Amino acid sequence: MNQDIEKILLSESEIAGKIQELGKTLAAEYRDKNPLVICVLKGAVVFMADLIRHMDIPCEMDFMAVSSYGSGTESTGMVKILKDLDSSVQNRHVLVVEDIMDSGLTLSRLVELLRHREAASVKVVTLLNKPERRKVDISPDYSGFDIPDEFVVGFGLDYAEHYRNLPYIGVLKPEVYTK
Ligand SMILES: O=P(O)(O)OC[C@H]1O[C@H](OP(=O)(O)OP(=O)(O)O)[C@H](O)[C@@H]1O
Ligand code: HPA
Ligand SMILES: [Mg+2]
Repeated sequence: MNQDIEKILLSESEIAGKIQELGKTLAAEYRDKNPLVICVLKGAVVFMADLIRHMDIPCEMDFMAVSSYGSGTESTGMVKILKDLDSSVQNRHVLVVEDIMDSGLTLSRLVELLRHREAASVKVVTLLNKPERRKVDISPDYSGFDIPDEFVVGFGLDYAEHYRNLPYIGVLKPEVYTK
């Protein structure tokens, strides 16, 4: 285990099992809808790559980069679009793929934007959900795991851009971000 990790919250195999389940559910929901599956960079890239391989239906992918955490562990509250979509969402069924819903600020801004752009439908799938930290009234349409109020890394999630490549979800030792 990485020396900066206090404990493993979700193992590689627990995550894999859940993603397989979510993929099946989503394939059933979006069959014949040719959804536009949007990966919210960077954190969701690992989850997205696994999820779409369990969605056995025609679909398209696009990417958007937004950032609200900078290099800290608290949302700045400002959601910056660093890279916009290549495709139009107008009249498309859109599935937004996220690694985590925490304060909810990122996803509430994104969903609002996609609705404003006249998507036919907008739904959110998140691997992790931290309901205790919510600052806005939003909940995911599909979620892998509810987790406690701890700062987690791995499987795409970072602290100051590190740890995204860990194959599990772990809790960072507090001394790593307080030193
Ligand atoms: O619910 P919220 O409090 O808004 O937090 C969730 C968002 O924060 C993280 O992104 P971040 O801004 O760190 O960018 P990253 O994906 O590039 O790490 C995460 O990937 C979500 O997009
Ligand atoms: O717990 C977290 N870890 C990493 N990135 C995050 N962005 C929101 N919450 C988190
Ligand atoms: Mg981040």
